[in-house]
Amino acid sequence: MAPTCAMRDGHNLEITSDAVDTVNAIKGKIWDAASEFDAGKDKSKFRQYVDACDRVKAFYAEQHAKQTVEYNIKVRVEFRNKKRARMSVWDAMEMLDTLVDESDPDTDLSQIEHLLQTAEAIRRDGKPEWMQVVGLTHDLGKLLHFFGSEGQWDVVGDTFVVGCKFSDKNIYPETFAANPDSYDPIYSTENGVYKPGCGLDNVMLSWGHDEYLYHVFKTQSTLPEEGLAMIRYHSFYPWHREGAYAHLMDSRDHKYLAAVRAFNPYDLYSKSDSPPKPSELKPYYQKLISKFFPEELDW
Ligand SMILES: O[C@H]1[C@H](O)[C@@H](O)[C@H](O)[C@@H](O)[C@H]1O
Ligand SMILES: [Fe+2]
Ligand SMILES: [Fe+2]
Repeated sequence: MAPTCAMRDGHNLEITSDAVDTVNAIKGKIWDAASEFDAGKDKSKFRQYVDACDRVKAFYAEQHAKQTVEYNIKVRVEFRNKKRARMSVWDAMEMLDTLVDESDPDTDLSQIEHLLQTAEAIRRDGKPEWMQVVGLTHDLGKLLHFFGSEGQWDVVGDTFVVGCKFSDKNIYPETFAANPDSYDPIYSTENGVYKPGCGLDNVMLSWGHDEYLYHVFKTQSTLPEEGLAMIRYHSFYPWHREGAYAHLMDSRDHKYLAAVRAFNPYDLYSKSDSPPKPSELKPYYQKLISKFFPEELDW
């Protein structure tokens, strides 16, 4: 008998193998075509941390020293117990506009411009609307900066796993020497507090804009799981670019890795595109936003 899927209205939809093949073929196309956009970019110009300015180096020195297991547990408890703000997605984008990201060696543009650049690059490549919306919103978690973060070190920058050995695939790996967890008898081991293959959903990533936004959108948007994964892991460069932490992945994470890798070029390489004009693009994106989000969200 063919497998079935329970629909919201109570009836069971039969999933024929034809239907599964069609869905997989479409999904495959979405990811395969992802390389079109970055083909003309000189990739050696991005993420040059050896030559980065002092602002970026100081940022990571602080972040790597302070993102401990203890801090990460504390901030998650606070996150659950706090009401921050209620506003629309577009208002959130405008609120973010004054933030200049200290961790980023590749752009001095405002955050609203970066979000629109990312979304526009995805749109130009003919990707689905949900992915355009992911591009448009993926950095909105940086709002944490206005909601009582301790600085930028707990908001922006690449993410990494806490609770096990800090990977050498992180940028400036030597700066983890200032993190007390580097000397903890459990947290400093290969698996630390985790079981191999436990899945990234069960792993604590350094707290910042990705994890925060993932939780906000998980319950307040209709974005597909791949879209939520793009948001949750987009700063997890040691994993999606360098292949670190593979021993903690489960089978679902392989699917998510493909999604995050498909998204990354739009986020990173669109930073060299010409600055977009928010007022011109607003009507198009307002309409898209309304397809995936309620009028206002709890942030
Ligand atoms: O400096 C950047 C910036 O903070 C991005 O928003 C983040 O996603 C990247 O991982 C990071 O390298
Ligand atoms: Fe980001
Ligand atoms: Fe970004």
